[in-house]
Order: sequence, then structure tokens, then C-alpha cells
Amino acid sequence: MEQFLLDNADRYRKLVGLFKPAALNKKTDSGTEAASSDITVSARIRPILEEETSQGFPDSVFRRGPSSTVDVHELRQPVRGLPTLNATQSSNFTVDQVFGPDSTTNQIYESLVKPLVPWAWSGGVSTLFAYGQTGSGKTYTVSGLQRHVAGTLMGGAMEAERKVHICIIELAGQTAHDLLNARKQISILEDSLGTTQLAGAVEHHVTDKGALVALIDIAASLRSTASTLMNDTSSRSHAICRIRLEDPSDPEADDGLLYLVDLAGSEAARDRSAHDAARMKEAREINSSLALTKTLKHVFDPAGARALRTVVVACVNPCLADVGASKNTLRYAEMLRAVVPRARPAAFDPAVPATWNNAQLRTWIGRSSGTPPISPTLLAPQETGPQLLRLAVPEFLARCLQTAGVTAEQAQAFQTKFWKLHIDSQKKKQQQLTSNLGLKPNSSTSKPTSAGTRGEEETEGDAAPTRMERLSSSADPEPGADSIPFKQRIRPGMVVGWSRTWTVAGGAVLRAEKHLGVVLCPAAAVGPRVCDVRGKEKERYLCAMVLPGMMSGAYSVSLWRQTVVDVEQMEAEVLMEYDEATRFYYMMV
Ligand SMILES: Nc1ncnc2c1ncn2[C@@H]1O[C@H](COP(=O)(O)OP(=O)(O)OP(=O)(O)O)[C@@H](O)[C@H]1O
Repeated sequence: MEQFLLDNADRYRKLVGLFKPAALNKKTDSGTEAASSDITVSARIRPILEEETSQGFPDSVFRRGPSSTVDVHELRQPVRGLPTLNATQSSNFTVDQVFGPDSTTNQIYESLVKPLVPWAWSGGVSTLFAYGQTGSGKTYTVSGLQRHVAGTLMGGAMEAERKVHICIIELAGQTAHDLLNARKQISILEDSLGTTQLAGAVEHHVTDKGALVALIDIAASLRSTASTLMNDTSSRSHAICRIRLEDPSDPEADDGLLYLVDLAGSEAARDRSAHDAARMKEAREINSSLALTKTLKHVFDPAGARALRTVVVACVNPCLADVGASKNTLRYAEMLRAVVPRARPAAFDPAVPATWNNAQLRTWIGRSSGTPPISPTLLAPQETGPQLLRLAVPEFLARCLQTAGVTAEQAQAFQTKFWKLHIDSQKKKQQQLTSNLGLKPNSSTSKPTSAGTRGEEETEGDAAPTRMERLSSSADPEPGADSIPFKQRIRPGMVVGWSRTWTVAGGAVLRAEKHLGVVLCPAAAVGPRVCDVRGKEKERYLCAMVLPGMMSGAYSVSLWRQTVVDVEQMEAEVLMEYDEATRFYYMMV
């Protein structure tokens, strides 16, 4: 194919010179009508590089005059006659703004990216991300823009004071590393409010432009790179720079967030032939990284509550040899303009603690915390609903106990009540989302099933839970199973409880601990290292430990922490249910 293009390069240039574009549909060329004002999608066509022109490849991507439309030309060999360029083989794409090969990064900053800075400064969430084929100019663009952002942020021209914190992480495949902490591995987690947390990433507080730029440079030099055909120092990972702006005068205010994201390159078809299967698998993993989806979730989440501004730069390599990849990049840019939803600030809802400001939270605490009422001033001096939900449980309880006359039981019951309200509201939100998407709700979001209440909760006309629905809790899916003693029906997935005691000589119990575990399989099934050495009459099962989660009453299953438990040792079957809203397991009552 490349030889065909090189052999016909002169003819191609002549045909492109004669190309007369058809008039565009006014609506799509307006540059704004199809787009949401929250997101601006631009395309940057980089200059063709010396190494590309020296091989003889012409340009294939052109900005159409001063418009926001890009024409892409291809050359095809018809069955008979000379190679042609015609309407079906040339395409046009319309985005919000196009930057041609002569545009500078400074021009892109001034017209597109600069407004993201005051937006984040005043508490919004701003995101810039650049994507495109390997070698299309993403790193060139993002690293230039980062420097301009540092100048505006630290230049002293912004009103009021903000504390500036930065962290820069790298996502490769399903793993994430902290580029400002010796590439230490971190986790990307979603908390119960659906907000993504970069767990384990170190934030650096910076006070001047020099320090900010120095950190950006350290991260850039640490980014994992590998050589590809397209670009010898090609980045093989996504780099995410997050700048958090804290308003010290208003602790109730949400922090402003500014994300600057340099996505991993998508490899062009012409690279693929030269790359082995492992390398291609790695590329697929990088691009479909779950961690990335989580990190950029706020941009695509229609239920997101924060005010967002997003700028996308689709980077395009103009070389004719890469025209297929360039068309994909531009097609995706057009799609993004249409699909990214508008952000809607969450309205106050008395049943949704995540929507409460400090005054609304205090009113609720005063009314709902029992007798004596827990002091709202002591429990939530300045927190909003979401901030109190994030407070560690011991701290929550300690604050409750500062009110005279409040007992530990009252404090615990009130904490549980607050969490239950939050969990119920998240379940409703999930249900709403599921029904908006036309999906069949599953049992954990529709009607909780518990051994004691299964069937009783069903309203008239409800179908009996299917086997799949019954399997969303740890209860035995076989109807009537609970009339059989649990030791006679042990099965994978059953949750069992047991105690372990440590005794000293003389038989005194030094320590007793309660444990929970999910049965995986009979211990003998996993090979000699865990075989039952004590004979058949003592059945033993391999169990994954169930451990307390971050909040009270919540558990998580630690699949890799396994233990062998004798049936004799097991004390009870424990029924647990998974809650999608909080992503934890809870005991069923
Ligand atoms: N607008 C531009 N002007 C001049 N040179 C550019 C421009 N954009 C990119 N380049 C050059 O093109 C080459 C590839 O750019 P860059 O490394 O930014 O690509 P990339 O898309 O980040 O690639 P990868 O996905 O492999 O990381 C570099 O040599 C860079 O200097």
C-alpha cells in the first residue's frame, strides 16, 4: 500500500489541488450547534515531519479555509483506469475549532485552554485531554499547555487565595503509578459517592511556578516509554496531571480540579505488522484501561453533580500513509461533540445526603439524632453532606460523643442511620440510571432479597426472583435450603463464620477473634499443599477472608487472603448481600 501511495504521490497532489469541496450543511459547520457548551472538541493537525516528507509522503489532512472543518483525502485504485480521488474516498469532519500545522501551542492555550484555569480556580472541574495516533503530537501539545497553565495559575493574576496541590500519575494497562513518588503503585478507586479517588498518590503543595514546572518535568522524564515504528520515544501510557485548588477561606466549598491528560497513542495499522502479539495485547490493554475510564468518568457521567468544562484536542498526523488512523481520530472527535452530556448541579434533596450543604446537614442532625440531640456544631462545624460521608467512622463517633449525655450506642446508631440514608439514596439513583438506560434492574438495585423476607416484600404482580437474582446475595439459591443445617449444604459462595482462640498453658483464653470467609472449594481440591492431612471425617474448606470495609457494617472480600477452615470449627452461615451503590458487602438481617 505504501509503495502504491509513493508511486502515485504526484498524481495524488494534482488531484488534491483540483478538489472542490461540496457545500457543507450549515448546521454542522456552525461549530457550536451540535456541541454542548461544557465541552469543546478541537483538532490539531501537526506539521508533516522531515522524516515523512523525505520518504515522499504527501499531506492528507487539510483545514478547510478558516472554518472548523477538516478535509481528509485518500487515493484509491479503481478496478479499471488510473487512481482517483473522489467524494466517497475523501471525507470531511467538523469539530469546534481546528488548528492547522502553522498554529502554535500558545494560540491553542489562549483560545481554548486558558478559560479552564479560572473555572477550576472558582471550584469547578476542568479537564483537558489530548488523544490521537502514536506520534500525532499529544505529548508535544500537552506538555506545552502544562507550562502555560503553570504560568496562569501561579502568575498572581487570579483573584483570591488558593492552595495549589499537584499529583501526576501514569496508567499503563490496569496498573497506576505515582510519577511524583518514585513510580509507586497506586489504586484508582471509586468512593461511595461515585467520586474517583487516586488512593495512595502523593499530592505536592506548590507555591510558585518554578516548583510546579519542576514537578511536571520530573513526571515527564519518568514516563514509561518504548520505541515504536512511529515515534522513537513514544509514550506507552496515559499520563494524568491533577491540580487541586483549595480555597482556605471556605472549607465548605468543593475543591477546584484541573486535569491535564495525555492519552497513550493508538497504534496505526501500518505499525501492527511489525509488532508481536504481546505488544499488541499491551496496546489494547492500555487503551481499554478500566482505571482510565474511572479517572475520566466525571467527563462522561450524566449524573455527575460538579460543574464541568472539558477541552479535547484530537491530534492528527497529516501523513498520507496514516490516513486511516487520522480519519478514526477525527470521527471520534465528531462523536464526542455529540455524546458528552451537560453537567447539572445537583439540587437539594432531603433524602439524598450527598446534596446537602452545611446548613441543610446541620438541620438534619438537629432533628434526627435522637435524645439528647447531637450538637450539629460539634459534629459538622463546616462540612457538607458529602464531606461528612467521607469522614472516618471513629472521628464521626468521637465528634458525636462530645455532646454531653450522648452514649456510644446513640452515636453508633446515628452514624448507621446517616449511612443507611446515603446508601438508599445511591440505590435509587442507580435504579433511575438503569431504567433510563432501558436495562433490567438486578436484584441488588431493585428489591433486596433476604432469607427472612424473600417473597414477603414482593408486591402484587411482581415475578418471583429468578435464579440469577437470587445469586446476588450469598443466600442458598435453592428454595427451602434454609431448613437444612448449613454444614450439610456447604457450597462455593457460602459465607461462614468461625472463631479462633489463643490459649496459654493452663487453658486460659488469651484472645478470641471472630472471622468471616467465603467458601471457595474443598481444601483437598486445590492440591497437596493444602490437602486434608487429618482424615476424611474432618472436612476442610478453602475460604477467602471477608474483612471489614471502610465504613461501619460494610465488608469486602479479599480473594487473595485465603485460609483453610474445618467444618467442625464453623459456627454459622452468614448471609451477605452486595451493594452496588457502595461496592461493599453487608450482612443481611
Ligand atoms: N505542532 C508540532 N510542531 C512541531 N513538531 C511537532 C508538533 N507536534 C508534534 N511534533 C513532533 O512530532 C513528534 C511526535 O510528537 P509527540 O511525541 O508529541 O507525539 P505523541 O502523539 O505524544 O506520540 P505517542 O503517542 O507515541 O506518545 C515529536 O518529534 C514532536 O516534536
